[in-house]
Amino acid sequence: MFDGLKDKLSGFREDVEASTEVDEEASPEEGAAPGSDADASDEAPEGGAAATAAEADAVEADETTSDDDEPSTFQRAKAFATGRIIIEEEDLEEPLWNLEMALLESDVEMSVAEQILDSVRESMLGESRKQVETTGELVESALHDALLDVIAVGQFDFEQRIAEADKPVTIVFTGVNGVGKTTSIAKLSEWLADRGYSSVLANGDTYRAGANEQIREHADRLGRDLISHDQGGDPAAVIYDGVEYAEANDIDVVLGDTAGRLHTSDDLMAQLEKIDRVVDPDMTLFVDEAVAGQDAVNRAKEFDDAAAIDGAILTKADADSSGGAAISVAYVTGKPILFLGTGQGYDDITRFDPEALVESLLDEE
Ligand SMILES: Nc1nc2c(ncn2[C@@H]2O[C@H](COP(=O)(O)OP(=O)(O)OP(=O)(O)O)[C@@H](O)[C@H]2O)c(=O)[nH]1
Repeated sequence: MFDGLKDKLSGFREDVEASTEVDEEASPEEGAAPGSDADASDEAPEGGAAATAAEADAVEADETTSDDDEPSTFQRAKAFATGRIIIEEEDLEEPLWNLEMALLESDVEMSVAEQILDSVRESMLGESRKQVETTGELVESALHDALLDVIAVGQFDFEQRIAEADKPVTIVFTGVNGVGKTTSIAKLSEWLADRGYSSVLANGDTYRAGANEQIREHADRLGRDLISHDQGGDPAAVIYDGVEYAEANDIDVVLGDTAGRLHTSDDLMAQLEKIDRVVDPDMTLFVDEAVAGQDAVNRAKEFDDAAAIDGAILTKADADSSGGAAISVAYVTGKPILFLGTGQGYDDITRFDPEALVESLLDEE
């Protein structure tokens, strides 16, 4: 999953390794000429390459950082003697540029890419590399934290929220046509059943001909009840009926489908607001395709504006190689990705785990 992005992230590691290798070869000479640098003093070690950790420690009290936050000669000498790496702005310039291009090519949203770059730059420069031993580890740790910060925005434990909420819990699904809303509802109904929660489906897609038949097929296959009205009916009324049915029959969760709509169709977006008002769902989940990249990110924003979403489901992650939507949606909307659709079967849904995603993106295998 997301192999394209994974390759590009490992390109960044290689870039930084290449640029610091050149630097490390140069650094003994720099340290070997005490006084040749403006920051050097008589107490400077005899040469970076030969300096021992003890010698370097001896100058610790005098260790200074120049005004522009560049490491001083002492710092460089000590770092070299103790086997650590000094990474300077200029070492990162080209790798960061390449990383930015790689993220944008992978459909990562611009503000998200910038946030990742800022945080990588900040954690790689200066003193924050003490615990790491190699440049590769330094890059990995910086990328890990930068990615996790943007991907994990707003995360909450979906199962716990279902467990703790008053029943029935009403969940409404929104999104554009054909992205996998109805299939995701069926998958989630199975996911809930596996955890002991009953659910009823309510078809708020009264707009599209054939919508009732489509969701009916899923309901029949799964043995779930379905609440539906005729085509042209009021979607808010259908979902409302679903809630009443769940209350009367002691059902834990109402899963309300809605018509696929473009964020530009004003009347349909107004309809979503009405559902929000009439039904007051416990959660509204936005569904879109991982493969839609930036489009999915923009749509998430628009739908969130029309009827505030609580989280997102990204479908077709099995077919995606760019990963941009998975990286960007949470940061841009402030709402978490909760599930990934990973195929067409009812079991092909998985809880979105930011830590696991970051680890797999940085996995060198
Ligand atoms: N590969 C893959 N296909 C999926 C996934 N989720 C849904 N699909 C397929 O995407 C197609 C559209 O899914 P639907 O559930 O009909 O989409 P929808 O958003 O309800 O569509 P409308 O009702 O037209 O708005 C179907 O062929 C699904 O089998 C997924 O995670 N992976």
